[in-house]
Amino acid sequence: MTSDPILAIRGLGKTYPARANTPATTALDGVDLEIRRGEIFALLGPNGAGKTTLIGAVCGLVRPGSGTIHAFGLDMARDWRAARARIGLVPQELSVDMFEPVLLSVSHSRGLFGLAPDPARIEQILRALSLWDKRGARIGELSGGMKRRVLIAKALAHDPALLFLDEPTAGVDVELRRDMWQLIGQLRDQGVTIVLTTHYIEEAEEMADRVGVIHRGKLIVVEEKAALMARLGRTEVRVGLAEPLGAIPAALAPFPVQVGDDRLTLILRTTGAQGHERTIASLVKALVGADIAFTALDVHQSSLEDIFVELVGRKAG
Ligand SMILES: Nc1ncnc2c1ncn2[C@@H]1O[C@H](COP(=O)(O)OP(=O)(O)OP(=O)(O)O)[C@@H](O)[C@H]1O
Repeated sequence: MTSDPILAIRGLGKTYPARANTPATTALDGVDLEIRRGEIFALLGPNGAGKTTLIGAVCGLVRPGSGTIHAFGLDMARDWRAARARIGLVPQELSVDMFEPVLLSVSHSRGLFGLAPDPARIEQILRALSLWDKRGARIGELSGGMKRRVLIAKALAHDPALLFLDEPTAGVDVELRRDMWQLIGQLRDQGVTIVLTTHYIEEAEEMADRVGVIHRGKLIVVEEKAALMARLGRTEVRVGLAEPLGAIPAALAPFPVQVGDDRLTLILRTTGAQGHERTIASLVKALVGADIAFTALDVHQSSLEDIFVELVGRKAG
C-alpha cells in the first residue's frame, strides 16, 4: 500500500456568479484537502457550507474557479475521464429514470464508464443491497429507502475505488440508517475509500476515521476523529451527594470541582477525552476518604456535535 493520497485538492475555489436576485456566492474558498487510501472521511458542515460543491468539483459536475484536483495521481483537469472512471458518486438528489427497471438502470451505470457488461458482478451488488428481488421493478415503484439503495448500486456498478456519498442517510429512518452504516463499513473493508457528507453528527461519530468541518467554503478543521474528540472533547462528571455540601472540603481542593446550586451536586469538568477515568477514580477515592456519601455518578463526554457547534461558533464569533 502506498501512502500517496488517493485524492489531493489544493487551493480549490468556486464562486457562483450573481444572477437576477442573487448576489455572487463563494461556495469554496481555497480548500486544501488530502484523502488517504482506505479511510472513511466525513465532511461536516451546516447548510450551504460548500459540501455538495466540493464533491461536485471532484466528480466533474461543478467547474472550479481555481485550484487543482488530483485523483489517483491523475490531474482531473487533464485526465478527467480516466480519473472519473474510478470514482463513484451517490448524489443527494434522486436523479434517475423512474420508469427504468432496477437491473437495467444499474447495468447502464456500468456501461457509462465504458466497462464490459458483467451480469455476475451486478447481481452481486444488487444482492448485497437487498435489491435482487426488486431487479425487475421500476425505480418509481420502490420505497424511498430502496430508491436510495438503487443510487448506491448505480454508483458501485463500475467498481469505483473512491466513493462519494452526499448525505447518504438524509431523510431515511433509523433502521435504514443503521443498514447504510453497515454497508458503508463493508465497502471500506473491501478497500473502497469513502468520503461522505452528513448533517448527522452521530453518523460521523459512528463511522469516520477522520473528520473535516467546512464552514462558509473554508475547511476550518481536518483531524482524526479520535484526536479531535481528545483535543476539544470535554468530560463532565456529576456526583449526586447524599447530603448538601457547603464549601468544597480540603480533600477535594486538588480537583476542578464546583458545587451545584442545589448543593447536592458536585460537578467536575475536564478537557480532552483521555485521562478522565483516572481523575474520576481519584475523585471517588477522595470522596470516600473524606467521608462524603454520594448516591449517583454520571459521566457525560461531549459528542462530535458539541464539538462542531463549538468550532463553528468560534469561527463565526
Ligand atoms: N448552482 C448554483 N448556483 C448558485 N449558487 C449555488 C449553486 N449551488 C450551490 N450554490 C450556493 O453555494 C453555497 C454552497 O452550496 P452547497 O450546496 O455546496 O452547500 P452544502 O454544504 O452542500 O449545503 P447542504 O448541506 O444544504 O446540502 C450555497 O450558498 C449555495 O446557495
